[in-house]
Amino acid sequence: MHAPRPLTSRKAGALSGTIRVPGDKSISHRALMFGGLALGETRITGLLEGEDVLATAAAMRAMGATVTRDGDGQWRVTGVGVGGLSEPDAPLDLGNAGTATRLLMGLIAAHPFTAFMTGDASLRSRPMARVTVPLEQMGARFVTRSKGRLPLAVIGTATPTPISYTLPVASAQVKSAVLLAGLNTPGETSVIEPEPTRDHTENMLRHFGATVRVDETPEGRKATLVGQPVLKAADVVVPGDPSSAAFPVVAGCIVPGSDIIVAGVGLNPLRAGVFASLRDMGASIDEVNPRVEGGEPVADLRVRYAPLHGAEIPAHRAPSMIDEYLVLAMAAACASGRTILRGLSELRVKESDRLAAIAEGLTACGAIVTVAGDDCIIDGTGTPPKGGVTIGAKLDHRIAMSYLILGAVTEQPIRIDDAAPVDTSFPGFADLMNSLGLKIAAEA
Ligand SMILES: O=C(O)C1=C[C@@H](OP(=O)(O)O)[C@@H](O)[C@H](O)C1
Ligand SMILES: C=C(OP(=O)(O)O)C(=O)O
Repeated sequence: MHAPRPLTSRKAGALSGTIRVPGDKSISHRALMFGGLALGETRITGLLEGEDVLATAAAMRAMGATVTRDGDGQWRVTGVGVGGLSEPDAPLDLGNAGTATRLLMGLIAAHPFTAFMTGDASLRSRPMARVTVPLEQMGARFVTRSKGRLPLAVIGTATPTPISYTLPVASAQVKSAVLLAGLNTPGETSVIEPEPTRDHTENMLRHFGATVRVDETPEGRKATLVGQPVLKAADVVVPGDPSSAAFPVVAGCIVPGSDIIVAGVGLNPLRAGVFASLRDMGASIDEVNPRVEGGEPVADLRVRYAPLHGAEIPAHRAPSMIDEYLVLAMAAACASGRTILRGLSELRVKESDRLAAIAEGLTACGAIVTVAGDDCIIDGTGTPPKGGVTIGAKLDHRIAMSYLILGAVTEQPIRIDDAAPVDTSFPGFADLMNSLGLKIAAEA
């Protein structure tokens, strides 16, 4: 347990300036894991130094990789070779990090040792059966708490068998867990996904020398990994995280008169759904200086305030903006007319039940919100909700950041009971937002 760190956000004037958000969390986790398996030294530039990623670094060290940080912020990882991880001599504590937990479960599953995993109260409530089911098909065994929850033990296998697995839910974490187990498995391991999810695992495994084929099949997108590759160290440049960029971008969209630039944002099409959705609502977001960095499309986003209107956001877009619904809902609450967010079932199993966090938090702020099955309907009046409430962050960084952004336009301030979880993905959030003109402070 940590001491709660409340923060309050007050109404701000027009935002201006240029900022750069921290590195992409998904890419940072993978760079540490793959560097930790590769032969030679991998240098990582722009690694996200958030608690989730530091948990991955610690876990890889505990299993034999060498992970260090230079004074200039560059990270170096010397790997152990595919299949070369060693048994950690203490439980791995993954804190708040679902991605770290599920991907590492995959890696460990195909090693002949046992590892214990735990995390904070949020992580201990999240479903892990979605990963244990396919990994058991490959030969690993698990001892978990009821409903497949942490703490758990992964009993890895010396003789993993390859599988072809169709994802029952759209999840890059499940896809990646199976593919990472496939690394130390002879033969070909495939994952078929009915809805495409972020493809950083496929792209980065290729960058480290593995063979990964991607085919469009009648059942969906099929990624196939050829097992037991020799992974070779490869430098990684981490782009700015689009999921983090979404917070200042929404701020620029809702605070009248704003004109800001968020520089160096990763715009992988399987991640950029929130920007498309904001544009559907009338937002002015221009991609300036588009380029490719570290194999990912990147641009500077210029955001100019424009009045937003409601829009229907289709369910098939969910995987490309799964972590951005909370902050998009803040924008919808400031828009005029009805916004319908469809297909949100996966929001219920994130760091908290984010569908409930949208409905309860926005309603408390004075907005009109209805949940119908897996859809969320927000009826905007064109005037921001009035605010004047304390929102419980529930160990969920994205709840805290989203409501702090909304507080920039509500008549009354919005207080977050504990903003400490923000450090899991976006260290320095409040100072960076304040450099644009937001008014986020520790004292109410
Ligand atoms: O693979 C990844 O890096 C991630 C996948 C997503 O989770 P799911 O796979 O559970 O949708 C996302 O919510 C998470 O923040 C990062
Ligand atoms: C869902 C998230 O992360 P994770 O699943 O890695 O905890 C997130 O960052 O919003």
